[in-house]
Amino acid sequence: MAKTLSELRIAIDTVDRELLQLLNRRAGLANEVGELKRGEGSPVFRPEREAQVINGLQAANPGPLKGENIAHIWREVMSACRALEAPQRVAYLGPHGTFSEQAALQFFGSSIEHVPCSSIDEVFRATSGGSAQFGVVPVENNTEGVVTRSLDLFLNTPLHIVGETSLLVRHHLMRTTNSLEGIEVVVAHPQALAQCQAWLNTHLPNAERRAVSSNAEGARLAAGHPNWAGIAGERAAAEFGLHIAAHAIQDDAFNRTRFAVVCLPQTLQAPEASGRDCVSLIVSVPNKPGAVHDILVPLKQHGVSMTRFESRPARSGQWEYYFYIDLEGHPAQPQMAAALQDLRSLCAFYKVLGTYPLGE
Ligand SMILES: C=C(O[C@@H]1C=C(C(=O)O)C=C[C@H]1O)C(=O)O
Repeated sequence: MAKTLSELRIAIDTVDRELLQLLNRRAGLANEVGELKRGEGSPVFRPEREAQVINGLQAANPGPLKGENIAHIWREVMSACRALEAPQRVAYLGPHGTFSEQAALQFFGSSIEHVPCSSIDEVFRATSGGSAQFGVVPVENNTEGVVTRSLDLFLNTPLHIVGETSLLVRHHLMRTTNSLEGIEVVVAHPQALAQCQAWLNTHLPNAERRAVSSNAEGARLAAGHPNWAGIAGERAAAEFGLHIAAHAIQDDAFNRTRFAVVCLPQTLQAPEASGRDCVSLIVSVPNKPGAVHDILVPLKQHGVSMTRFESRPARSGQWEYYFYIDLEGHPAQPQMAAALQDLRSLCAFYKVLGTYPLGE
C-alpha cells in the first residue's frame, strides 16, 4: 500500500538525520585535512580536487537528482568544509547584487568572505596586494565579446588564472514602480546597455542611456530617482527594493558571461590536472608574414585543440597585437608540454596566464 504523507515525512526526517551525521563526518575529515595543510603550509583551496569530486559524483549519480543539482549541492558542501579549514576572501566587482558576485558564489559557494570592489582594476589591486586571496573578473560575453579591461590588465599582472565559471546573464529593467511610464534615464554598466540595446531602442527610444561602474550601482541610483531605471540581475532588485518593470530584456536569450578566478602564485600554484583542463596564454609574434600561421602549426602537430583566439592591440603604435589563446588540456600531458615548448620558441612575447579546470 502507498505510504501516507505523514509516513513519507517521517522517512524524510530520518534520511535528513543520516545526512546530518554524514555531512558532519565529512566536515570533520576536511578539518583534519586543514590541519595537515597548515602543518605543511599548503593552500586550503584546491580547485582541481573540487572539480574531481563533482565530476566523480556526477558520473556516479544514479538519479533522480540531476547532474547540475549534484554540482550545486556539493559546491555548497565543499564551501562549508573549506571555510572550516580557513575562510577564503574573494574580491569581485561589487557592490552586493552584481553578476560578478553571483559568479563568485557559483564558483566558491556561499561560505566566503566578500571583498566587493568598485572596478575591475580594484579587483586586480585587492588580489595582488593581498587584501583578498582570490579575485573574480568577467572576461567574455557571448553577445558583446571580450571584456577588454580584464584582458589588458592580465598582461602585466602578477596574478594567474586558477579557475573559470560562466553565468547565464538575464538583465531586468528595474525601478521604484513596475511600469515603463516616465522613464527618462536608464543607468547600467556599458556591457549591460550594449546587451539590451535592441530592447531599449524599441521600448524606451527616448530615454537617455547613462553608463555607470556596475549594474548594481545603476540599481542603487535608480532607487533614489523615480524617473530612472537600472538594468541588473534579480539580486540587485531585491537588494535595493526595486520592482522589475520588464523581465529578461537582454537581446540574446542565451546571454552568457565567462569569469576568470585569479590569485597570486604564492596563494595557489597552477592546479594539477583534473581531467578536463585549460591553459590560457598571451603571446605576441614577430611582425613578419606568416607569423600567426606559424604559431598554430605546433598545435596541429601535437593534436592540441584551441578553444579561443582573441587579439588586443599592443599599443606600440606599430599595429602589433597580443593574442589571447586558450588550449584544451594540461601541461602534465606530453603533447601539451611539447606544443607549448614549440610555441614558445616562435613568440616574441609569451606568458602563461594560467592552467585550470574547465568551468561550468
Ligand atoms: C578537503 C580539502 O580541502 C578543500 C575542500 C575540499 C572538499 O571539501 O572536498 C576539496 C578541496 C579543497 O578545496 C582537500 O584538499 O581535500
